[in-house]
Amino acid sequence: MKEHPLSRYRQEIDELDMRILDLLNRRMRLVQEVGRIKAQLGLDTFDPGREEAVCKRLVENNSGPLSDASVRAIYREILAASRTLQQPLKVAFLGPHWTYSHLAAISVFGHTAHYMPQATLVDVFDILGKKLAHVAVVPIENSLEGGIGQTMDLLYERTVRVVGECYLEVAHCLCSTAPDVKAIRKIYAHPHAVGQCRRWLSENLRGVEIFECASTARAAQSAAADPQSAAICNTKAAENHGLHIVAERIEDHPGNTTRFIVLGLKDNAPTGDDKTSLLFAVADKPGALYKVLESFTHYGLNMTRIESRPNRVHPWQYLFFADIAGHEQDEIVRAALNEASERTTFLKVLGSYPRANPLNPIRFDVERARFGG
Ligand SMILES: O=C(O)C(=O)C[C@]1(C(=O)O)C=C[C@@H](O)C=C1
Repeated sequence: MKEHPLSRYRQEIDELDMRILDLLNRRMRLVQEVGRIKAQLGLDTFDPGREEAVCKRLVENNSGPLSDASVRAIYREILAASRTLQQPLKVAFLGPHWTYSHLAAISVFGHTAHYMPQATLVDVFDILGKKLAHVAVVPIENSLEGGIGQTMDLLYERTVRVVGECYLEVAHCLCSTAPDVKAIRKIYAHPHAVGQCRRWLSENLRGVEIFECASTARAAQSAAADPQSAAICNTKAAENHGLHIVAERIEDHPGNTTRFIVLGLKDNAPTGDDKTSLLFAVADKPGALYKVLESFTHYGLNMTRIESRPNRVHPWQYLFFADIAGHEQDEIVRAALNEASERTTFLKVLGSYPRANPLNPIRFDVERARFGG
């Protein structure tokens, strides 16, 4: 009988898979050993600097055809499986499941972490502060809407460390159990999502009543219970509530991205490509802010963000949130921070962490195709 043209390839793929599985298990046995030593030494299971070094080394040596993004995505799950063997990592985020915060958390910690959805951002900070979660993932700024005020206020008030960041593309879909757009009489959506899809809604669903929900995931839940309705949500929320996608990418501005930060309670070691987040206040006198900024320019440090926020304790005074290139332990960053602290009335370093690339955000619809949900 003639051999099927695929069988030779499939046989070799099966053999390679067995070898990959064997290698993964050998890696996991070493990881278990590392876990035992870390427990004896009282070290944290999660080491973001080491994880970034592992991924960076692989990407730098990747000769293809696997894309660098695929290498990172595969290793995200391998590292998640490693941590799960050592001690499942408890990750708090603003819930319910399948919010954009949840997707951001999965993009950093993989599918096998222990996810702990919280009702409010205050609860997210509280559960981390009480050490009931190891890390938390919170939104800090959006490319269209700017800073997330409540997160900024909590960073000022609480003692937590910023240990990581990630950029997530916010791609909205119209999802429903209804067969098509003509059957839709109601829309459930988060107010931000409505704002970001205004043009599409007026062209396609003009006059249809909109019900505001606390999150995109709640919107999906409500649409699932009402066959004449639709939700504006992400593809994962739709999938998990049994909705199908009526229209994809309905946001007015493609490239809508949210930056999330990972919070922990311990500092990161330098990786060689880090960012440091800080917040400060200055005296009410001419040139005070300029003088602080000069401290960073003086040492040639790039400032990637600066944003002001009203000081809620002292009305009409302002706090400045800034990100600079480099790690708190780098000599020039230390020198710049020393100089800046003499020119501020208050300065708090929030943490140093591996830098993520804003121009290459995580795209969940692409991830979905790779991982099959
Ligand atoms: O090297 C370590 O510290 C490990 O625990 C191993 C490992 C890995 O799988 O490579 C797992 C978890 C850490 O966050 C970093 C790396």
